[in-house]
Amino acid sequence: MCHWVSPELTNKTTTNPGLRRFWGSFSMALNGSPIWKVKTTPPSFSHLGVSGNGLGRFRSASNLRFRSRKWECCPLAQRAITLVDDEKPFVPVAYTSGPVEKALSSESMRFHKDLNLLPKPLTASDLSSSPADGSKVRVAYQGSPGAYSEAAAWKAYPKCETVPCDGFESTFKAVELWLVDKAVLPIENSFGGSVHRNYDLLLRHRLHIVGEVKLLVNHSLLGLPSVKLEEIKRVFSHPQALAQCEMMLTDLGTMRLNTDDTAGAAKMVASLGLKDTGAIASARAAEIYGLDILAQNIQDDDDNITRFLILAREPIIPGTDRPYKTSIVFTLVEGPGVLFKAFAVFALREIELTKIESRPQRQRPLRVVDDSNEGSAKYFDYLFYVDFEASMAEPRAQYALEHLQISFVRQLKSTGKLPPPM
Ligand SMILES: O=C(O)C(=O)C[C@]1(C(=O)O)C=C[C@@H](O)C=C1
Repeated sequence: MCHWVSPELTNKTTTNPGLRRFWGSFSMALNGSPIWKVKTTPPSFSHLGVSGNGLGRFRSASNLRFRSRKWECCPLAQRAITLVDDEKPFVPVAYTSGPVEKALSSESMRFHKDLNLLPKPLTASDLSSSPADGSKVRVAYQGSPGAYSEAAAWKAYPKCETVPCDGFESTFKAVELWLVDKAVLPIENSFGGSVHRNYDLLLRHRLHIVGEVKLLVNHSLLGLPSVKLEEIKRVFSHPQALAQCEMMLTDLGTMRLNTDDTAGAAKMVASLGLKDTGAIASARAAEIYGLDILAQNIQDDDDNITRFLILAREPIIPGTDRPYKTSIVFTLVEGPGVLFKAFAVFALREIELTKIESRPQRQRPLRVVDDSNEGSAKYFDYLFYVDFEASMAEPRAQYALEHLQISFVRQLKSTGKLPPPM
């Protein structure tokens, strides 16, 4: 289960009384179990920052839109610097001057052929340098080297060490098992829409969204060196990439075959020496696997953008120092217009919703609703994933979620808080 934020962290570190009250009210429900709360009588909302039933007042939210957006990876979410070679046993290596040190040094030479291979102790400069550029951070991504997800990891953390994983699930697990510090996963594309599998996995794993990065995806058609475009009879790629290049593939009239990732497609063409097969992948994948670029910028839309989430084990502590986004997921109580009313809690406080996604509840797909005219009816039950532009340190966001929880939802949890993207 994902939690809002560690209660110890929030309650002990925040000085904002509203935020303390908010976390306090949630913390009981946070101990491993979801929040279940249904009220049958309409409550008063005066304490939640709105008057009346809370739905009589709509104003344009546009004046509060955040215009300047600069992406930053929150330093709170980054891990401490790791030693370069921390699997080797620790041996002090600082004896370099004076007779005693020389003797000790030559002593140690008998046991170690090359002292340079030993782990280097941290120096004052290592400790003071900020890892805000992502140096030394290990970031997992799904796919092979040269995949767009790897490029997204470098966009978020320019000096990070990227770690390829063979599927979305193993990318989540790599962070949970402390094999890496972060994961970068595609969540939606401007052409193909949401990556539903990752929405589902967000709920099945205990990771927190701590950032996002948007990447312009420029596809190329790759083939073995000296192969001509006309010789290509089939094309391998990730299904999203094949969909993004629909027009070009229809013109070519080639067969399409799915692979787990774009770079994996390039790797297959190269390693199997498939002369009649192309791969849709990045120009970098062509370089890595020694393929030629047969055609460039082959996606249907020039502005083909994929949004990636950055996930970590610990949440970031929301502030008010810059614009933040918050991600939640909830299920609704039954009743007419509940979905509209649920969204109204944000509109009432001029909080902009940036993304809404609904997924069927897989454990309990159908709900039975009593219908006085027709007996009982069965409807699909949904999980609603919502991103909104406000920080949980702001009273309006706290009130909005309290209002939502008291009145309209059966189950509510947070999947993350993130500073806005570039
Ligand atoms: O296959 C890759 O290269 C990926 O990083 C995956 C992925 C995706 O899942 O959408 C990412 C960006 C592109 O839109 C195509 C594929």
